[in-house]
Amino acid sequence: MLKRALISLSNKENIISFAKELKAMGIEIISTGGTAKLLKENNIEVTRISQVTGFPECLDGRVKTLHPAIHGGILAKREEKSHRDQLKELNIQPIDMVVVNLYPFKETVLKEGTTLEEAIENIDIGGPTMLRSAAKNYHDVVVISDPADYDKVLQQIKENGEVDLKTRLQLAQKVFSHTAQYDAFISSYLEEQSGKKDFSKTLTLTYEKIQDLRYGENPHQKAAFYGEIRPNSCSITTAEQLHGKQLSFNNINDANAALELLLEYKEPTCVALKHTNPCGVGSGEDLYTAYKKAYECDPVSIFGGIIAFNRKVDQRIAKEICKIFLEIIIAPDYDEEALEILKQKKNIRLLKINLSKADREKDIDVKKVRGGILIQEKDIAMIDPKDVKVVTQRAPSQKELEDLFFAWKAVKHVKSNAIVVAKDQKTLGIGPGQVNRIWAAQQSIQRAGDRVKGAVLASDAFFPFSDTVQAAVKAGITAIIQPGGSIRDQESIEECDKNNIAMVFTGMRHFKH
Ligand SMILES: NC(=O)c1ncn([C@@H]2O[C@H](COP(=O)(O)O)[C@@H](O)[C@H]2O)c1NC=O
Repeated sequence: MLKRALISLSNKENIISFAKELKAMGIEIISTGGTAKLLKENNIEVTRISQVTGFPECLDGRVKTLHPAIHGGILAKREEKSHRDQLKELNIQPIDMVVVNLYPFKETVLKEGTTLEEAIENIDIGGPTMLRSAAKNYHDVVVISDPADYDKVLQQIKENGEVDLKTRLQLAQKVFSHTAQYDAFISSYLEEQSGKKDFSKTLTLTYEKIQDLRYGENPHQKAAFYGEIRPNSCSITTAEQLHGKQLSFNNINDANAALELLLEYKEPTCVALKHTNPCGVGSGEDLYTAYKKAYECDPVSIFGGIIAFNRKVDQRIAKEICKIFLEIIIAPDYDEEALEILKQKKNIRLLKINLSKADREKDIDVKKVRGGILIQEKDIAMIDPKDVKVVTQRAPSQKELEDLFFAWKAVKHVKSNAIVVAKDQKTLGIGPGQVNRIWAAQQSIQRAGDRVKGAVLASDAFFPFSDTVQAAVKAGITAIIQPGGSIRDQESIEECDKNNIAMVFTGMRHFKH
């Protein structure tokens, strides 16, 4: 039999009608400051918490409900005679329902300009304590932490005079899930504030569901998309979808890879990807030229792919794009005419991203393995061109150096072993994901075809043998960029010198597995 409910809320939506219904059923309501005030203003009779505890709410609301008269009333087992006796002895009234939601910590810290002090004051202490007490004692106490559950609970009380045990258990589980997430978010916020850089002894990650997905990587796999709780970041999670069907699991993964690659380039650039590997990258004086270059790299593979731009897409580009089938287009903006043209394509998905909010250094890289996860800093490092080491007799010309760095940025985002052949700020051949380096080199050279003469070559990791240089010589490559560090580096250097090829070492590897 439900006799007494404690209501203490930050989010007070729908509480008036809910409380009125409780009163109509003869249930006494106990309430804290602001909640009691609102209920009274709406002519709902309330017992103030201070009348129950015999203490004023104090310390600016830091202590209101943290009292044995409250927690004894919630936690006592009604079946246990000794508990009932103690309640009588201590003059504590049982509390049968707890309706609480918490200080808006997340909303507070996501607001721009929130200070640490403001955030700290929004850490709820009394609320989670009551929720946890009630959830632990779900046999005897109905606990509601979400206004969305008011109706379900009311309906059951109206129909059966009670809330059934299964529902109570579900409500209790919801509490622990909620308080766990609440604390995990506080922890990650404080970690960021404290400037902690190392990896902690235990790891609690908290994400919020954005949506269930139709399926996973394959149609027989269930899947969902969860997002970080982080303000203003530039990501697929926060991208605005302007047109097209819901993004699929593979779409999100591919679009993310496109964005990561795009973020390497400052000049007008277009990147095209298929199954997370680039199939064309182009930079130019304007975005149209960049698109043409990316397209021309591999007009076959781009079909059904994803393209991303780092400037506003205009009508001229939109018309070109419409000539082929693409799954997704990503850009910081589209002009009106471009949107009109692109929206005529039913199956295309258009995403708008805010590249200025790309706080890449805050991101981590997580890989799931059986029985655990691997976690690492993101590979956002990029060597400055003036810091490369020229290891050959001939140094690259300024033009070669520019092309080498263009290719170096691209190869960083190609699955290892990776080789990229490029010229004039345009990829010509991309060799992704091979189990040895020479195959990756052969593929990229083969894909470049006749265009390879006078091009440059980038390798994500060092050459274990001089065979890649030999293949490059044969093809007509004039300059190479690679990390260096192999015990056989000298053989590759000699091969370059024999053939007047310029080679630079970056001293930094960019594996991507
Ligand atoms: N300190 C306490 O004892 C305490 N007890 C309840 N609260 C919270 O106070 C809020 C409601 O306050 P009010 O009714 O005064 O608007 C709720 O979000 C509730 O979770 C508390 N506040 C923070 O810890």
